[in-house]
Amino acid sequence: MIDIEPLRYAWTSAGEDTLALGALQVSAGQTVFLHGPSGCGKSTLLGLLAGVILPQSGRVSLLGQDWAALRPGQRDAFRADHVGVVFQQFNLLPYLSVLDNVVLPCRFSALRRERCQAEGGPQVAAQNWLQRMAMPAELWTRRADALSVGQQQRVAAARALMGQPELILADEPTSALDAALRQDFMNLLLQATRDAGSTLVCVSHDAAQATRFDVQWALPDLQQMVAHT
Ligand SMILES: Nc1ncnc2c1ncn2[C@@H]1O[C@H](COP(=O)(O)OP(=O)(O)OP(=O)(O)O)[C@@H](O)[C@H]1O
Repeated sequence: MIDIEPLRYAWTSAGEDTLALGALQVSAGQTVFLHGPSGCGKSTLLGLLAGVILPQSGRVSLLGQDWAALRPGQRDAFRADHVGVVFQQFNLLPYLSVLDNVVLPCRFSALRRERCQAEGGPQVAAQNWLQRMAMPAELWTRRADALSVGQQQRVAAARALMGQPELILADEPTSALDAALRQDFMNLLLQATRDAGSTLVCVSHDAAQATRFDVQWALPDLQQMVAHT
């Protein structure tokens, strides 16, 4: 599913804060807990996995496809087909209803739209994912900005899962939630990801969640690496 050949990525040509990784592989359906100190490169690694940024050396492949072998437009299309993202701050369109937000990936991906046909079409598939994320039906027609923070994050997860993309990336999805909601959300996200058969890479500072994932990746502190080289 994911194949990383030893890589280096630096945001600036000066090369400070270079993220260096050895070889890593993730199989289909595995769940990965990605952690490490602030600034160590967790979001950068998610950007590399999603093909939003490309390493200066090394290679990141998803489903056997090297991101760097695609032109920018092809990367966008490949990402829309195969990657669902749950952002820290949800990134819902505030003026759209809950259902319209969840259906959105089907506007950008014919593959995900087709997969939803098996469930009766995008609207029904959206309702099914909202149910799996424990969103009460009376909220489905509400504007996204009229939801609580916890509800918005469940909608964001349902949207990421639409059309069962092979890879779900979640960047600190529980950091905006209070402690009581965190556990519930992670239970729902892990179960729904398994239902979708998707691979999950989840960034979190919540160490209590780590053992619930199949694999744990700890990134070292970049500043300390610089100090030791
Ligand atoms: N757009 C950017 N331009 C330049 N440098 C960047 C950019 N984004 C991140 N960096 C730098 O890259 C390093 C890794 O940042 P990244 O956001 O990946 O860390 P992180 O582990 O996700 O941090 P946090 O836990 O605080 O969210 C940091 O030193 C950061 O300053």
